[in-house]
Amino acid sequence: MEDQKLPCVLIDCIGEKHGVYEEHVEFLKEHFCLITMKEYIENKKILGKKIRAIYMWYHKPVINEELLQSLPNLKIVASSGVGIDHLDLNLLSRYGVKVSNTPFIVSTDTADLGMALMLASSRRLVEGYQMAVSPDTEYFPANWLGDEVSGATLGIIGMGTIGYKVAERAKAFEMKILYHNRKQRNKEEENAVGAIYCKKIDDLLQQSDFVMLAVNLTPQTHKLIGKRELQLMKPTATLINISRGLVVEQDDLVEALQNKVIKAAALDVTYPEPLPRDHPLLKMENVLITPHIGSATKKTRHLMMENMTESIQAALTSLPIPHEVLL
Ligand SMILES: O=CC(=O)O
Repeated sequence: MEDQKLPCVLIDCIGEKHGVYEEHVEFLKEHFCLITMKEYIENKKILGKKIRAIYMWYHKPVINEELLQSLPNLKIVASSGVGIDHLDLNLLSRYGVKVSNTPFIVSTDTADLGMALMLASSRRLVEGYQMAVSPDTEYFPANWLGDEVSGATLGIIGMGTIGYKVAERAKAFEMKILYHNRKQRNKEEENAVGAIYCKKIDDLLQQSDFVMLAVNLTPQTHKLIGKRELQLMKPTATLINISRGLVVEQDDLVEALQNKVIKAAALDVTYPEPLPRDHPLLKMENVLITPHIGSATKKTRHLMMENMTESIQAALTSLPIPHEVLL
């Protein structure tokens, strides 16, 4: 129901598979008049003029030129999470629409998930669980072998906020930490976690037992890891991806895993998401996949929602926007 006093904000839908969490809606409704895509489509002429912001929860609703043309008073797209690869910033800028994201809030949980993937993959937690609960399997823990994480070498590609938090955690696991960054080195941070900078990504790939991808998806990192890079990795190494599926040439990864060029992969991200049910990655014992849940904890998702609310409020009152994404 439209509340005339509150600014109109477009959301994709409430609940369902990709929608705004029901428990967030109550909070949002204190500040905004929420209009779902379905309501907007049914009443474009009237609502189009009223909508002043888009609350983009996990890449929905999809924004294209047609939508922008029909929202003449749109001021801001508040996008959840840190990645902005799903947005056409040039197009939004042409329509004078500002963009915000929620970068720092997601780092801790995403780094935690990176560690969880590394531990679960190396210690074969999923297989272990299946064996433990299966009525058909004889229980032979004496045959059970995984790989150590403690003391192993971790190569972090992309030492941004998430990569650094991974390094902090890896330090507690007494890992040798290598990292590669395209941006400038931060020697203070490096010393704090005892990380060794690899100017050449190849050196990191050759030396690491675990390679963790924590870069943003940009034209420079698109398919950064392909056949050549996988061949440089140790045959005993595991690739962990907590960034974006498109940072890896996925067909090359499948081939490398099938031919034991590398030992395993642990992926929170793929392309597409979800993968088609008959995709080879879903059938391999040496692959662990989670459904893009890096930031999916109650606390973080709530903070993201609050942060997006603040950004929309700032944009609508011409105040500086927290975490504005600049072109
Ligand atoms: O994928 C999650 C994010 O971009 O925060």
